[in-house]
Amino acid sequence: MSGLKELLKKGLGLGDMAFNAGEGAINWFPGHMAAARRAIRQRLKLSDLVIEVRDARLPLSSTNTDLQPHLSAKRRVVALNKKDLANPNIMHKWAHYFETRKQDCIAINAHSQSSVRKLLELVEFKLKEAICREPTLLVMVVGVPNVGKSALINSIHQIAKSRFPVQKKMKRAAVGPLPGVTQDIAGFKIAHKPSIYVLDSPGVLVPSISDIETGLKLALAGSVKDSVVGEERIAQYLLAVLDTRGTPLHWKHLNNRRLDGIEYEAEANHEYSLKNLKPKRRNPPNRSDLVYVEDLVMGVQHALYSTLTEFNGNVEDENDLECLIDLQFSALQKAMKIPHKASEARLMVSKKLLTLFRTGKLGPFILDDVPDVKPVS
Ligand SMILES: Nc1nc2c(ncn2[C@@H]2O[C@H](COP(=O)(O)OP(=O)(O)OP(=O)(O)O)[C@@H](O)[C@H]2O)c(=O)[nH]1
Repeated sequence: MSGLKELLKKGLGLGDMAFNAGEGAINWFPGHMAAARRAIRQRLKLSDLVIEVRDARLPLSSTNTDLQPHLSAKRRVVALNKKDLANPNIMHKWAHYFETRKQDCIAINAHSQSSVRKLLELVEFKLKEAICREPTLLVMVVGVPNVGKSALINSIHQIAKSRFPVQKKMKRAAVGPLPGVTQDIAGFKIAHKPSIYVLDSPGVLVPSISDIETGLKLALAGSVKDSVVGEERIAQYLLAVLDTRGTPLHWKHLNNRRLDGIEYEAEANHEYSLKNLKPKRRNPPNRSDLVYVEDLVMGVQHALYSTLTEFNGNVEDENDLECLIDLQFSALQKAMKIPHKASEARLMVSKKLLTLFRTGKLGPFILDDVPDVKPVS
């Protein structure tokens, strides 16, 4: 992937990107997150177990290294959320990675109650196995922006309501970090004897952005605001990743199926398309919306497949890769039917491409590479 690395150095990371590279780490976040971090540390002291939510597409990049020393001293479950957007063929390698690191990890979809129930089973198992004296146990949910903490807490709330219909705001006396301090904490009861409460999240963590590529990955997954990095730069990075991995070459088959009459499948796939396109939408979309999305995806895949196969350069060379990406922007503009003269054409292409990627329309993906595992003794 040297073409990608060089391109990152040359054009994608530097220039006018709004970041301060002080003391080795990059700060892409406003100061108020420091307050959230303090609140999280306070709450952490009270918690008996922490659910650390990460993005399944970024099992390492969506961590917060700052908090890791505090977390590693705690009972912890890593929940790799949005597993529906992550490549299942690679997911098992990540499961193995966490296993060898002796970390409890489970891939979940926060929108699916059955998936969240499995997470809660693991949490209860870990707590009940370890603690039998305490009458009340607290579980805290932490994670960097946009990993799905609210979606997870909502699902836990639904499950909690079905288990214990009358849920009152809980109070827990004298459990604060300082003796005699009474803490009043909102949470949902999920188990009895001992009582286990899952607490509301006190805020978001700042992700650890140690290098430009981590920042771009987080931006691609939506954990860094688009406006901070710029949609075009994020889309360029996405194209560079797809090209260097050769992903568009797998889309030949899909495009042939389309020509063979995949229109018939559009009907069968309605529900899948709807869920991924707009998770919170209640009314089913009409057929023309679905056909539009199907056509858009096919057009984009075809544009990327044909530009990559017709390209004579070497994607490992950063200049060649840059040329290919420029060609792909033009091909995508055509496929997306964005008028040739539109002044903001590249931005419009970028926004559409990012939406397709983020909603899983271009297929499941894991952006982090599994590190070589050295078993923890
Ligand atoms: N496909 C998919 N989308 C999810 C999942 N969980 C959450 N989302 C979506 O991800 C986006 C962010 O989810 P939130 O629950 O708001 O994330 P958050 O971590 O609370 O975000 P912040 O408030 O920024 O910290 C929303 O559009 C959710 O619908 C999941 O398991 N799969």
